[in-house]
Amino acid sequence: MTTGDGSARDLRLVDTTLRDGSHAMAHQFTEANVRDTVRALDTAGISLIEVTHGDGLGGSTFNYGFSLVDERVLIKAAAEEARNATIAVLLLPGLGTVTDLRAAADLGAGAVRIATHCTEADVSTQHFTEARKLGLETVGFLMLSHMSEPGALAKQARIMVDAGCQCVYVVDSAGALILEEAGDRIAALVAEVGDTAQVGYHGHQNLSFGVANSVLAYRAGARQIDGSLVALGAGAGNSPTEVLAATFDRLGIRTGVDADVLMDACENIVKPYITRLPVMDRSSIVQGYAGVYSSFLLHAERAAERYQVPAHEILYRVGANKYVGGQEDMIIDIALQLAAEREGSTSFR
Ligand SMILES: CC[C@H](O)CC(=O)C(=O)O
Ligand SMILES: [Mn+2]
Repeated sequence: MTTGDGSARDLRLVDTTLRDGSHAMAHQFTEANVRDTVRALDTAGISLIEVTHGDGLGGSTFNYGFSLVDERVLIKAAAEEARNATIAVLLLPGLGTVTDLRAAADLGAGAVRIATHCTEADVSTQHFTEARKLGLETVGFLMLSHMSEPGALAKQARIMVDAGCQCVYVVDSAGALILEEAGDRIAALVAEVGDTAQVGYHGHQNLSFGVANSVLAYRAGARQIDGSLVALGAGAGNSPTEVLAATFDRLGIRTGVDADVLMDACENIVKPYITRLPVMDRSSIVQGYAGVYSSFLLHAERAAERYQVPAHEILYRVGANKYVGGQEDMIIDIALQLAAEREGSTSFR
C-alpha cells in the first residue's frame, strides 16, 4: 500500500469523528466543526474521512434524531477542505437511498460505507452495484458483529464482496468483542475474501478494548482500521484515532499518519466543540457487557430521564431482547415497561 505522496503504508487509518461522533454530539455538528476537523485530519495524513449523520445518509429523522445542519452541506464542506483525503459517507440500506448516494457523490464524496446488520448483507447488493457504477470506493460494514460466529460472518462478507465491496469490516457496534473474539472474526473474513478484498475493523470503547482489538485485528490481517478523535463516537466512543496512530507507530506499523498533528487537533479543534465527552460509565459498560448497539445510548438516557427509570436497566433489557439498529423506538417501550413494573411494585407495597 502507498499513501497519497507515494510513501509506503502497512495500514490505513480511517477517521469517523464526523460520522460516529455525530451520535455523541446528538447530530449537532456545525459547518465550521466539519471544515476545521477535516483540514486537521487531512494535514495529519488521514486518507479516508467519514462525514454523515450518525445513522448515515437520510438519518436526520424523528426516529434517529434531527441534524442541526443538513448533511449535504457538511459533505460538500468536507470535500472542499480535503486536499488529499477522500470523503466517505455511510449508508444504511432502507434508510439512505440510491438517490441520496448520487447526491453525495455529486457533492464530492468519493467513497461509501454500506452498513447492514451482520446477518443481512443481502440487502446491500443493489447499493454496492450502484456505488461502483458511480465510481465510488466501496466498503461494507457488518454491524453488531459479536452476534455472529466467525464462519457465519465470513459468509456475509462474501455476499458483500461478490456485490462489489472492496473492503469489508468487522464492526463491533456494541464494543462487546474481547481480544481473540475480534481477531478470530478478522481472520475468518481474511480467509474468505482476502484474495479479492481488504478487511477492516471498527471498534467501540465500551469495555475499553478498541485499541487492543485493533492491534489484534491488524495482526489477523485487517488493513483498514477506524478511529475517532478524542474517541468521539457512540457509547463510550470509538478507538481514539490519535491513540491508534501513536500505538501503530510504536509497533513499527506504517500508517502514514502524524500522531502529533492529530493530538493538536484533539486539543485545539475537537475538545472545544464536544458537548458530551464519551466515557466508560455504567450505561456504556452495560452496552459492551450486554451487547447493545452503541448508538442506543443517548436514546436510552433520554427515555430514562423522561420515564424516571435507570438507563442501564433499559440497556440490559435491550441487550436481552437482542434489538438491532432501526429499533430505537422500542427503547421507549422498554422504559414504559420498566416504569409500569416499578409503579406496580410500589402500589403493591
Ligand atoms: C447507525 C450506524 C452505526 O452507528 C454504524 C456504526 O458505526 C456501528 O455500528 O458501530
Ligand atoms: Mn460505530
